[in-house]
Amino acid sequence: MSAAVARRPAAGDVVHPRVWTKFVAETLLPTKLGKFRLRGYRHTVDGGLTYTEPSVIISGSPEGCADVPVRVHDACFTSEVLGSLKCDCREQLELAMEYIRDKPPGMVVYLQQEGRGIGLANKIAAYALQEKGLDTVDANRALGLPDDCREYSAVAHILEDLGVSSIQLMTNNPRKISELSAMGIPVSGRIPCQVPAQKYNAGYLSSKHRRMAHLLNPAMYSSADEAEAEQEPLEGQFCYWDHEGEPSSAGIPLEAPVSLPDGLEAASSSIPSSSGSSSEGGSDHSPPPPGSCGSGSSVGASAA
Ligand SMILES: Nc1nc2c(ncn2[C@@H]2O[C@H](COP(=O)(O)OP(=O)(O)OP(=O)(O)O)[C@@H](O)[C@H]2O)c(=O)[nH]1
Repeated sequence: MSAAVARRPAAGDVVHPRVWTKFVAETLLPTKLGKFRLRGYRHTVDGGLTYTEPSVIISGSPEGCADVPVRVHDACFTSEVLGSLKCDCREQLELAMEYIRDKPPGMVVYLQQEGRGIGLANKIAAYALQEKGLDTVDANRALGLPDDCREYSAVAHILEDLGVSSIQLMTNNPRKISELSAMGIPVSGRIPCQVPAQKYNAGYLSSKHRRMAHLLNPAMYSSADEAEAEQEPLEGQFCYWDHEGEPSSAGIPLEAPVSLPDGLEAASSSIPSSSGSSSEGGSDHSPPPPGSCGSGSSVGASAA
């Protein structure tokens, strides 16, 4: 057990009996997209037996503000570290960072929930099944894994820690809105977060739209060569965790559609991309004075 874990809760910690999140430290991070505040937390759902380390990328000073643009983003090692083209995660992260950079205050809560919560090794197994023709939903199911097992209590704690009273969620995923709302997080609006498809992720985006009710504009992915994307084999040899026998999609029902909370629009436009990417080092996005809750809510937002 680390010293940080063993210490008594201090001011700024948000602590619950077995599920809690502790603030650890903050720094100013220069990135290709500009300078951001980066806050590190430790989070447990089992009273401290195991931990994840959520982090928050912040532009401006959302402390004490309402209607803050917030992206809740889950780790994607394959795209964010390796540059995989099979999904849209990395581009969504960059889009969200550009958005909050240009319209502070805003935040990206980055959670270590790879593969919609199933973990990296299982996601690799799911990818191997996708090579056999299963889509992103059926691949998880063929492995006996849930479609989505992400857990968002850290988000509630972090918003509480920062005194953010309501958020405009940067997402296309109605389940994410429902889950956060059910936890008591006031979601006052949705900011669509759709990036153009290319041939390797068009099938994935189509599956997210059809199977998981993501609020995607088909025009954004159907322009990519979807047929080619689904049929073109990647080079290499693949093995997979075949604990259920032959993978099969037969007889697997579609998920029930998830309804949006009242007042949230099923918009299908995207966050406007910044007109020009800032140069390395970028401008100095030093936080405005505490209490200045700059707007950012009106441009590109489909607020309630
Ligand atoms: N199990 C599985 N996870 C994937 C796959 N492709 C990407 N992921 C993971 O999916 C997560 C992102 O979830 P998505 O369903 O793409 O999008 P979302 O975050 O729910 O919705 P948005 O807020 O609109 O981006 C990340 O944790 C990725 O690691 C896949 O084929 N299978």
